[in-house]
Amino acid sequence: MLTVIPELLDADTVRRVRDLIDAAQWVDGNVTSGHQSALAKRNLQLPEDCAEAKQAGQIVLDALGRSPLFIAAALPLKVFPPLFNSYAGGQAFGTHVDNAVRIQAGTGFRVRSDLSITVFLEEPESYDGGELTVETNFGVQRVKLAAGHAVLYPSSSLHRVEPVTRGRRVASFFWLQSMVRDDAARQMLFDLDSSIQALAEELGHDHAQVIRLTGVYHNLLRRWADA
Ligand SMILES: O=C(O)CCC(=O)C(=O)O
Ligand SMILES: [Fe+2]
Repeated sequence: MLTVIPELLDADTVRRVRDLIDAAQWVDGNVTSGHQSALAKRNLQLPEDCAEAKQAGQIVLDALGRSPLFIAAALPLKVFPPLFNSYAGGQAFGTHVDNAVRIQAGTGFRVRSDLSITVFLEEPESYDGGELTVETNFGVQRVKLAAGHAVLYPSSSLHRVEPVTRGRRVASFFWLQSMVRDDAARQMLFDLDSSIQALAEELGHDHAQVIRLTGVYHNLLRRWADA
């Protein structure tokens, strides 16, 4: 299941992030790859410990924390500090699965990757290719979103970034450990939550059945969550 988070960053925030990262020193993207993905990956990234990446990453994290859609869909427990990548001149990232556990250099902070996130930081008209192609149970999905929009997808899925044949694709990408490890369970909670929100709008937040269903939501979360 893919979840699009429209306008995670507004235009001003995209500009602020781009001003920071465009001025930084980009390096070969294989610095963060596992062995298999290193063979498939041709791009540039900002080093994890680069000051501009940390500052821009904090802006992305702050936006995530303010997004009710992100919180409801991801049920985040631990988020790996956002990284930044860039593809141009035919660069691509071939089909791969993300490493199961990410360990932050220096701090040893560990995150099991349940969900992967891409935040698009360049307008889609300004480059050709660069679709994030994800193989899901419902077929292959190709994602290329407006600058500031984000997509969440299961880290367990095979995915790739198509070659960028014109212009430059810039994005933030990272992983998170969800309170609910199982994709299907997390999806059901998201569906239930979305329906409860809709019912609450229609019937009122204090309607007896809305209160009961909210209780069911929390009791399921209590059953399934690591916190
Ligand atoms: O740039 C992207 O959209 C995804 C990058 C990716 O798959 C990765 O770095 O593992
Ligand atoms: Fe990946």
